[in-house]
Amino acid sequence: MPEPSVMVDQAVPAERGEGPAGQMCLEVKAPGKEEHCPNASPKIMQAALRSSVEQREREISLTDSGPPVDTSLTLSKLSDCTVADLHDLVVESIGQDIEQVTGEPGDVALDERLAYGNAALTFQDVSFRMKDPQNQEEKIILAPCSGHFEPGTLVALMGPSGSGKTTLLDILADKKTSPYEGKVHMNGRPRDCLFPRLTSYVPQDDIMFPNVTVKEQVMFHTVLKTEVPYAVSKAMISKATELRLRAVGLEGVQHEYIGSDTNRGISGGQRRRVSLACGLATGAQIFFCDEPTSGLSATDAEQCVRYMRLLCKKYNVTIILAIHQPRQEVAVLFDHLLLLTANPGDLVYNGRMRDAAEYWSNAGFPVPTLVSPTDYFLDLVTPGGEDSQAQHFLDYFSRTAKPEIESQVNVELNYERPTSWQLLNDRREILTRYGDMPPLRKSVYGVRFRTQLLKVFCRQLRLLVRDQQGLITDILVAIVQGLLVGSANIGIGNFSGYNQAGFFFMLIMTCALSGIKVMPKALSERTVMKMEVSEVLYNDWAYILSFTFLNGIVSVLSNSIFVLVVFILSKLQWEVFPAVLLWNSVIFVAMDSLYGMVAAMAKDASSAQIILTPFLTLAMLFNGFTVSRKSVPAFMLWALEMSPVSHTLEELTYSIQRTTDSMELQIVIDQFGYESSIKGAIIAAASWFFVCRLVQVICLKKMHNIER
Ligand SMILES: Nc1ncnc2c1ncn2[C@@H]1O[C@H](COP(=O)(O)OP(=O)(O)OP(=O)(O)O)[C@@H](O)[C@H]1O
Repeated sequence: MPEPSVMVDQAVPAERGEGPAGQMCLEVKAPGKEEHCPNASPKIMQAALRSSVEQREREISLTDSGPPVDTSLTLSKLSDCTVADLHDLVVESIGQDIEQVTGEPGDVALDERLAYGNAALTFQDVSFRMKDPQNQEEKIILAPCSGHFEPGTLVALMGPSGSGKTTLLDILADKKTSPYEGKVHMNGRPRDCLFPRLTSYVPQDDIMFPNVTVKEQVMFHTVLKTEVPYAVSKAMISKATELRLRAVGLEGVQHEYIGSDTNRGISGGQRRRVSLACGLATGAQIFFCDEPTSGLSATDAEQCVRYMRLLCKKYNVTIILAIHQPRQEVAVLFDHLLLLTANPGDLVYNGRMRDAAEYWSNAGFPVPTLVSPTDYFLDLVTPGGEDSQAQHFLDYFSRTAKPEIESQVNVELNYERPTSWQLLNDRREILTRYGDMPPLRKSVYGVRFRTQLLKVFCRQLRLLVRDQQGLITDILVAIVQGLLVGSANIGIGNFSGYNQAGFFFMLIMTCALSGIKVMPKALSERTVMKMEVSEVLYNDWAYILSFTFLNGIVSVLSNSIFVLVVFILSKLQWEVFPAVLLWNSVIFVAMDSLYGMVAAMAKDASSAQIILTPFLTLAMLFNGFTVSRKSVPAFMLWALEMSPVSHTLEELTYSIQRTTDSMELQIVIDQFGYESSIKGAIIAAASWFFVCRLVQVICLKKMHNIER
């Protein structure tokens, strides 16, 4: 047997438990192993492992040569080596492996020492019905379906458009928000709160921030889905991500922005692959992918499915893919086929992919030569088609395969294998070989809240800094607005008290309104946040805190620039500047929370405008100047008391009067009936702030969730 070599595979560590952080694992690769010794005994494999580890260690001088090598020690030492050391070891891994993935049994050897997948999925009589909006009659979307997948199965979920593929996938992934019937068990038990940590869902829509690079997007998912040993460096996570991107053909665009419809970034097909890479980066036991190959070229689609098979087999994880008519070269890569017919969606085949042609033949419809089997299957089961034999196949399935599947499902449904906790713990144990790591937590989230907050905050900060155009526009608008308001009130400091009161009023009003610009941004970011929260990447609090804090700082800064410019032009005495800045910032912050609340409530920009109008009218109309304590009808005094605008205007005027000891301002105060109450003003502004932020949080948490 030739001397085996060792490959340090960092490309898919997350998927097998060594951590998204780019922790390495050793993969024994006896040269030509697959071709020459597919049935090598565990002893031979162990010997190969030991020998190859020794050889590689000598190469990279990680240990002294001479003493016998302890494999576990080597692994922990490898986790300490630098990225530069690793580079040679990692670049060779994935690409070669993908070429060996043919769909033949044993084409990819299970990595016995590192395969972490151990989750079986069983579903029984899963069905979905809904009310037809036109006649309110119950409509069956998906008829009861049952099945079972062992760990390490690559499943194709096929069917005509509208047959319920996404519906079935959503139900299995526990993503369906509408009520459905049936049971879904993992390892013989109902799914629990840890299920999202053991699974990964790649949705059909690619909803991402446009100003994030491809690599950052995948790394973000990687670091949020699972804890890694403390010793794992960012550079190692980065290297692992690069290799993962290479596997899905995105290496060349890793530093490009995702982009959007208005902001050109990567192509639609590439975006699809980013979603896929994010899903695959999470180290899950079961992956649910909704048409991950749509929008990809035939070659890229094949490459993707090969990569999935590689993960499946090597790490014993299950991948379920909803897929439209794959090419024959792609179809053969699957182990299992679930084929649905439509109207309603119902199973017509549930078995091994390699047995499907024979099954079809036994049903009286042998696949003609030169015809792609999957195309033929779909043609025959698509209702309404010229060659449709949907009913025949439904009957045939009920008579032949269904009873056996049902009895298997009955057994598997209660056949208890490791619990979710045990699965997570097993995975953690593999990871601890590479260093200490946080204890396992019984939480739906992969990482602690402070890690979530840190990661989300850093991303928000990066997005903010990156949006230079937005930042510059903000500052320019503040300066231009300041110049405009300032020139209209140039030298107002030398004018009468009444004129100054009008100026203060205008300044406060402009500050109260300028926060409105945050609404479109808050609305557009909300969709991405909702998607990420529905993927259980992070708690929405992590986003709410980060967004509110960072945007608050930027908004207050640009508002301060505006106030400064206006103040300089107004030629008021500098000793009153702190009061001017303070009270204008208070009104800005209070009103900013109102805009944040409306952005969280509204469905879109136009409904935001409608919702905002009454709140804005209340705050603006009862402003203490055009409507003051002296002029307001007694029954509307409450509105004046509630308005932060009137309170801040009163306090601003009072502060300036006190500082300058201006008799004229005193007359204005008397005229408008101002009452000084710093406490009252703070309470009014703080109440707006807290009530609005509270409603904002409730709306962000409860409304506009992803409905499936
Ligand atoms: N929550 C829901 N409310 C209303 N209709 C729903 C819901 N979920 C699914 N449907 C309907 O069920 C049908 C099947 O949808 P589904 O997306 O599962 O099909 P599909 O096979 O994935 O289709 P395609 O291949 O075109 O993506 C559609 O008509 C869809 O509108």
